[in-house]
Order: sequence, then structure tokens, then C-alpha cells
Amino acid sequence: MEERRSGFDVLEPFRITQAPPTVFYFPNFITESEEALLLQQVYTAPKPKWVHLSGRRLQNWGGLPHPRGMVAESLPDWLQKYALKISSFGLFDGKVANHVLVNEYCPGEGIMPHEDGPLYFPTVTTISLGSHTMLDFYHPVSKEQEGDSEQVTKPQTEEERHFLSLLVEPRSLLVLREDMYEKYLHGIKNVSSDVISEKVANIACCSAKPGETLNRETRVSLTIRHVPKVLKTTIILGRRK
Ligand SMILES: O=C(O)CCC(=O)C(=O)O
Ligand SMILES: [Fe+2]
Repeated sequence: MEERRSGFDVLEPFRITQAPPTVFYFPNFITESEEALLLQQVYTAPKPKWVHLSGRRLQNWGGLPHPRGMVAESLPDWLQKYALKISSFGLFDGKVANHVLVNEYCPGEGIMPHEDGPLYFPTVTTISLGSHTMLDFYHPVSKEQEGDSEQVTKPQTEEERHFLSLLVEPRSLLVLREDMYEKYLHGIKNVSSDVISEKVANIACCSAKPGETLNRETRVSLTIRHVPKVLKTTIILGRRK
């Protein structure tokens, strides 16, 4: 009997085996016209939707993740379409993604190395629009190095902890799970061009070539995730005793 192709089978050809578990990199996941439509939707969102941070601005869709639970808001159709498509790959344990963060980076902007934390199901999926970027991965600061007493080894610099990069081209889908989500930190340097070094683990799947220098344009990323803890949205009227 023929088995239905489902779940990760769709993503299997896009697994990056040169990186720790797990990275899927799917070039041209969307077409140029889908990219243009998505950019148009991002830029026609109401102005107050943008949150300005140092080094980037962002839009939050689906609700604000909170340790006690997210007050979920339904995603607009233009995002729900991709939330459904990506969730159909089985990435969120059968659930449908309910949260999208839109980040905009101008050339020279980035995001400090960080972890995405426990409020999300430990998988992040990212569609990139408008420009490539270079996503860098770092070993966490080891425990012995955190304290300031009896330090025998010199603390590692950020550059020493940087062990791998992924070139993320426009229209691609990037999926990070397991150690690549939970163990390592990720960040984007605030530079306006990137050199394709030997640290770029997915270069074989990219249109850029090793040694090339790529100038950044404005990039918009859609990070599509599942927030498992959602509050019931019953509105309780009346005063609390
Ligand atoms: O823009 C990206 O691809 C990364 C964004 C990110 O790391 C985040 O929003 O947590
Ligand atoms: Fe992140």
C-alpha cells in the first residue's frame, strides 16, 4: 500500500546535514509575486502596529506571548495562509502556528545573540523577504566562565563562540529545531554586507558562492511559531472583590 507523503517528508530534501540538529533550509519557498504581496501587506499594516527597537522594528501578530498564557488573536488571512502551510509539514506536533513576529532590518541593523526561550514550541520557522541575511550561531557562555572568581581560563570572546552561520536568502524558508533552537544562541551582526565564509553550513543550497560578498538590502522576516500556552479569552465583567 502506498503511504501518504506527510510531515517531515516534505522537508527532508532540505535538511542541512552540515549543521547540528536540526536545520531545514528551503530556497525559493515562495515566489517573487508572493514575496511582493507579503511585503505590501507588512507595509500597509497600521502604523501603531510597528514597535521600534534599537537596531530593528517589529510587528507582533497573534497576541503577546506571556508565561501565564497568551491572549490569542487570530492571524490575518495573509499570514494564516503560511501558518497553515508550514504547520502542515508536522513541525508543531500537529498544532497550527498561532504567532508571527515580523522583523524589519535596514542594512547595518541586526539582532544580538539570544535564545528564543520557553514561551514557544521549540521550533522556529522563518520566511525572508527583500534581502538575504547572515544568521550566526554561538556556543553558550559556559558555566565556569560566568562567575568572576577563580577564573583559570580566559573567557571566550563572541567570535570564539561563533561556530556556524546560515545564509538566509530572500523567499527562503528556514526551520530551526532541537539543539539549533534550544542549545545555541543565534544573532545577526549589524553590518551592511556579508562575506560567505567557510562557516556557512548551507552554502551548497544557496545561489551565492563561497568567498562572495553580498550587500544587504532591507530585509523583512516573518518568524512563524506556535505558542502552546494560550488563555481562554472569556471577558469577566464586573468588579473584583
Ligand atoms: O530575523 C530573523 O531571521 C531572526 C529573528 C529572531 O531571531 C527573533 O525574532 O527571535
Ligand atoms: Fe530569535
